[in-house]
Amino acid sequence: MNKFGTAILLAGGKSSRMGFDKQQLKVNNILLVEYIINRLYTVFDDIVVVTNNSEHYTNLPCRTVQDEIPGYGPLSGIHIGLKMAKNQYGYVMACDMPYINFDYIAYLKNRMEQVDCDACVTVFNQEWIEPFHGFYSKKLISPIEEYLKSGKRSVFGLLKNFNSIYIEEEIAREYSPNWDLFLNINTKEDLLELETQWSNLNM
Ligand SMILES: Nc1nc2c(ncn2[C@@H]2O[C@H](COP(=O)(O)OP(=O)(O)OP(=O)(O)O)[C@@H](O)[C@H]2O)c(=O)[nH]1
Ligand SMILES: [Mg+2]
Repeated sequence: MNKFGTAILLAGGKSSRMGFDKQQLKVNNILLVEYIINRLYTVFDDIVVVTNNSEHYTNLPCRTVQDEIPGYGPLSGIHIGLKMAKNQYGYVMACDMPYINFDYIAYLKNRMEQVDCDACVTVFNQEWIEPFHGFYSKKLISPIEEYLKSGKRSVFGLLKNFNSIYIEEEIAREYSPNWDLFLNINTKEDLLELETQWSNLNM
């Protein structure tokens, strides 16, 4: 099987809701970042973790890099991740999202390959996008740079100016009926819930 190139795993946030660095998040003693990396390697041949605490990541089996234009949230990470990406498109993931859906990744990739687009992301109510589980083109590197330097940080705000493919929520739900795909672990309560879920699955 041809693998999908570079996956960009963002791990540079503030973790203010969790109260400790989510890069250290363990679910039933499994380090979530490592778990995600191993899963991503099933379909990607290259992974870049974007972190502002590289000392947490000395033993990871992939490349790590820091934000080049820090302080603007996920878009800072997407920017440097795309610079490091080996192919035209990078797949962007968050370090607090435990579920990866290989069929959905293949679907996004297929959709993207039909047109020459700048990004392919999921949209909700035509109002806001989910920046993760999406593909972004290297063509966005310079525009993101300008955008960040003008003090803006909204991923959707940026993509509106480009040729983006927006996948409707209904389609994403066909791949993830219980919406696991977009679950992200922000609080200790989220963590407890996931631990219970994984224990029930014997993970
Ligand atoms: N590289 C990088 N990643 C970021 C940055 N801000 C957020 N992220 C990542 O983006 C993903 C989503 O972050 P959130 O859960 O919304 O925010 P957070 O800052 O980590 O946590 P809160 O402070 O609780 O909002 C996570 O994987 C974060 O690690 C940033 O400035 N740089
Ligand atoms: Mg989150």
